[in-house]
Amino acid sequence: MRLIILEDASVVADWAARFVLQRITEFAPGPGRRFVLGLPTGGTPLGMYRRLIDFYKEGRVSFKYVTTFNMDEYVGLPRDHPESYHYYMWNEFFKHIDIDPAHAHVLDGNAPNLVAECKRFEDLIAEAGGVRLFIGGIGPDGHIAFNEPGSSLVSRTRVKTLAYDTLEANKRFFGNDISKVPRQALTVGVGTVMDAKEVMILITGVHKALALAKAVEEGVNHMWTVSAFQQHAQALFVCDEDATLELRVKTVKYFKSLMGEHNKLIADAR
Ligand SMILES: N[C@@H]1[C@@H](O)[C@H](O)[C@@H](COP(=O)(O)O)O[C@@H]1O
Repeated sequence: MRLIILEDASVVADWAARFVLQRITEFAPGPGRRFVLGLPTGGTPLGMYRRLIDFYKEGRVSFKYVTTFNMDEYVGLPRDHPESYHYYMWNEFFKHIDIDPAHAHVLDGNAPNLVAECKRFEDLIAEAGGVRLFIGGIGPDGHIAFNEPGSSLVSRTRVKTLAYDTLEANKRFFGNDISKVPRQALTVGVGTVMDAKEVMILITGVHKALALAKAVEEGVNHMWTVSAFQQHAQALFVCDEDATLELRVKTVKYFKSLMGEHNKLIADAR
């Protein structure tokens, strides 16, 4: 695993966007050759989306031949609700770029048959040839997508009942009223993300520091589902200084000493 430690959230956003730009550019998507990208929601990736929109407007990247799969969606929230992940993706990213909406997939949390919807999503990923780069965020309890503590580390896309910590963390989006946060969500499984060729997890803020330490310095543990990526062949954790506060000094120094190597990953996207 690579751990990329950057100054603050805005540098994380810029680095992550450059990494996406570089990966898409070197893949050279075109007709019959689509780049398949997994995407997160939440506050953390917002800055990355803004940078990617800038790159698109500057003519440095096109999403015309990019297919996207989002990680998760609430159950029962209308698609046009400002907190639905459909609404978020459209407003924060898709409407600003040249993506073909037919290739921008978000789970339907209002599908009449949620189990069938999850299967349809997995089938679509398989038909697209699998995800090349899955970008993720985590909750303060170390969950990836909505794979709450105790989730199977080989899980696939399914319905999940949200943990109290997640309801607490997300109530800020629902007028600070926990009773308004949907109790269930559809989410890709840990196994679904593990199947991607490459995974980039964005982690910023001191409230994520314990989760980062558990994920990096302790063993693989289903109580901190993001720790599963210790066993991924190409996983990058991109974090800010605040998120490192629970790591050992030795760990931080080691990964910082590799920054020259890490920056080669974005060398052509400067
Ligand atoms: N299901 C989402 C996760 O996919 C996301 O990573 C997490 C962190 O959100 P934020 O980036 O706002 O801290 O929030 C929710 O729980």
